[in-house]
Amino acid sequence: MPSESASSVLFKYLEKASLDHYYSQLKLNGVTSIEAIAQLSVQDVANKIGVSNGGDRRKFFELIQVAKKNISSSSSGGNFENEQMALNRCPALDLNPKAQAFVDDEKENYGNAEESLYDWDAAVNNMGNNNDTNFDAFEVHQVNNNNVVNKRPASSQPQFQAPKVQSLQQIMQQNNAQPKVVRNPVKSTPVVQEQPRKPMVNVVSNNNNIINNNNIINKQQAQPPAAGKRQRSNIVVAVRKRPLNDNEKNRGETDILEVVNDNELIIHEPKQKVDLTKFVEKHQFCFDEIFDEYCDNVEIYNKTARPLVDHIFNKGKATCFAYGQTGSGKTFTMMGKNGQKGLYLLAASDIFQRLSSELSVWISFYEIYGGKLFDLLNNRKKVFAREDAKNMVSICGLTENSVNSVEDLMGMIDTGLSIRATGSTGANSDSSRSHAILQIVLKYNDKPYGKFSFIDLAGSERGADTKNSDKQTRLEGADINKSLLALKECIRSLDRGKSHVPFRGSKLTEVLKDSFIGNSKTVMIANASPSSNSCEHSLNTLRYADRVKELRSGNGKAAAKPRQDLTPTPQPQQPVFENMNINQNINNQMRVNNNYQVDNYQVEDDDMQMDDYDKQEYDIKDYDKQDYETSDNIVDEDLDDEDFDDADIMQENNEVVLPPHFQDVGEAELERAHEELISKILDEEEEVIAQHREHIDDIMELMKQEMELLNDVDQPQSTIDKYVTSLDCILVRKIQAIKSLRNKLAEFKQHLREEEILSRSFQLN
Ligand SMILES: Nc1ncnc2c1ncn2[C@@H]1O[C@H](COP(=O)(O)OP(=O)(O)OP(=O)(O)O)[C@@H](O)[C@H]1O
Repeated sequence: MPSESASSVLFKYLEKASLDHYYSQLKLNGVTSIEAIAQLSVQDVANKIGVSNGGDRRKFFELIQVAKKNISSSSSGGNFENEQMALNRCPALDLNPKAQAFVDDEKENYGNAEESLYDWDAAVNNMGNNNDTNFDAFEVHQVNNNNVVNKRPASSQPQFQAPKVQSLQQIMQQNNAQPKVVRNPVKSTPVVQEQPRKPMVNVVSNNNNIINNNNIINKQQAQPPAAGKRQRSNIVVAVRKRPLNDNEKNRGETDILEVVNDNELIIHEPKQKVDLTKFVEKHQFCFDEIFDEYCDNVEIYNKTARPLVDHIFNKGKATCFAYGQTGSGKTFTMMGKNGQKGLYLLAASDIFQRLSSELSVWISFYEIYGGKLFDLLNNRKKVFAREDAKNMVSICGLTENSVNSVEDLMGMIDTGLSIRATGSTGANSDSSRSHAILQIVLKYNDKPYGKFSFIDLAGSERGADTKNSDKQTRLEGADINKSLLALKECIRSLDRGKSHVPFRGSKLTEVLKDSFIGNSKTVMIANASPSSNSCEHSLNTLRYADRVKELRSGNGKAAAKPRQDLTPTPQPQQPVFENMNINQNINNQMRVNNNYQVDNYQVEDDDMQMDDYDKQEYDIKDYDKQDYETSDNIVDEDLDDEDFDDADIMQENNEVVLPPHFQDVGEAELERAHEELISKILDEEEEVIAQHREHIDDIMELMKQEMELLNDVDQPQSTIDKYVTSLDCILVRKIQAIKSLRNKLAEFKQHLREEEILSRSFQLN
């Protein structure tokens, strides 16, 4: 049974009963077929699906009755044809033209559906005679133990079993336990494999390592997430494994990712002991959805982004992230390739298919590169995020284009992507070093109605570039690292219902703030390469995704518990350096102790008291001549010798001269200080630029005053004293403004310099 067809039919089924607005909620609860509808209980409808409206409850009741009777009247069981028949027999609510066209298409495909029809109308009429009519007393009789739509079509589709009473909770558990259908890659014939219900691990050693067949398993999360909890969450974390490609095979690399079932995955990490004995360390992970290499984009779309499309038609905000190392399949998933449509196109098709005449579609497309925003629909023009008085962030100057068709939308995306590629020809820049954000906004009467954001994140391994020999690469890497860390923290905070969500942690989270708050749903698709050569990166990807999801149970204990990651190798530094979440203390300490250099740059601050001038009551006689001298000093004083030439940094014996406050610091501490310094620099860069802008505004204002002064002095009633006093006042203010900017710059340069020194010292070691 093609699962996507079943869910499409389910949607139409609901649509016909005017219950389509519950589609996404049903789907989130694993109700993806008409058989699953038949198994809902009254409690499920009220508590899980959240139907509080009496009319809708009644409709649900009728729908469930009809679904049950349809299934039980069938001879062949709950298959797609039956669902199609049920659809065709739905209550006499007219389908809209698009839905009707869909049904007509389906009828063509399943032409004999009419032959064993269940009569919907009769069922509804009969309901009065049925004990089940009392909705509150209603109980569902399950007619298919294998009710849940299987992962792939299989000729060996299990047949219906005897009726059995089940709750949604049980259905969910059953969902997790369903047989896995695996394609035989050679014959490409689906084969059904019974999955073991018990975890694969069978022995737990004293040191918490879990031993199986003499292999150590690092068990990231032993139990699959509680079904009910998982389904309720507005945050879904899925993992997609891409196939091993020919190049990897030719290089003799092996597939180390084992997808155990829809929720479990094991990574087999090749390792070597000190005595050179080889062994494999296993790491087990559980996620909401795991897609193996045989899953296509349509299946991924149906299980991840499609429910989000429903959500935006319910005035919601939806966000879908593609995460993973460069080459792991993010673009393949988002954009599609080799005849496979990507998530962008699939979502666009769905959106336009469901669009009513009252709604319009608008798109924006931009990228975040090095903490800056570039408009991909306007020749990569730099744009700025601004927070208004209500703390809402908007992007000033960002192009928003109206689109009238899927082709329009895809055309604009193509344009944006080509601009992104063209703009990425600089030394270290390529598209994997930036985050691309596509936003599709539904508008009603020119006001936002629903919003879908797709984010193709920068390659996660780029965050580890902080040791690169090139400063620009280091800073970019640090920015990627910072944004991925902030993203994770924001999702975790949101999921735990924390009142404070650290949106300001990065530009990425800052601009996505609006998408996260309120009626929002999020899906993260972590893409992983199966190659043994990418083991470390894949492990990092899975650990990151695991951390995003880890605390979703809201279990405080779990939150406090140390990770059960017993990998003897050091924790990899990417994708995110946890400790880069600046401990300001170190920086502050550095500044306090830093007699070494900062003072060289610090422009003395005690020469002019601006308050005196601000009042414009300056009396020339009180003016301290000293101030003039100090002012001169400022102009003469130069931030010389700040160029980072080798002679300044390296001693003759080719050793790096560390600043005194770093000289007695251990290697690990030094690395940590370096990471913190880079993060500090990223923040400072923005501050310096912002201060520079303010400075220009101030200077312009002062120049205006100077012009007025010149005008005044030409007037017959002017006095030279007033002119001198006022001009002096203006000049002092200019000096003060320059001084303030230079102080900021000096501090920034000092940090750049120290970063350079530390970086050189690492390269030498
Ligand atoms: N599921 C898949 N099935 C078949 N081929 C795939 C799949 N996923 C990825 N590939 C192939 O792997 C290669 C790398 O994929 P892709 O370009 O999508 O990676 P990426 O993570 O977007 O990398 P980058 O960050 O460089 O853009 C491409 O040639 C792509 O066609």
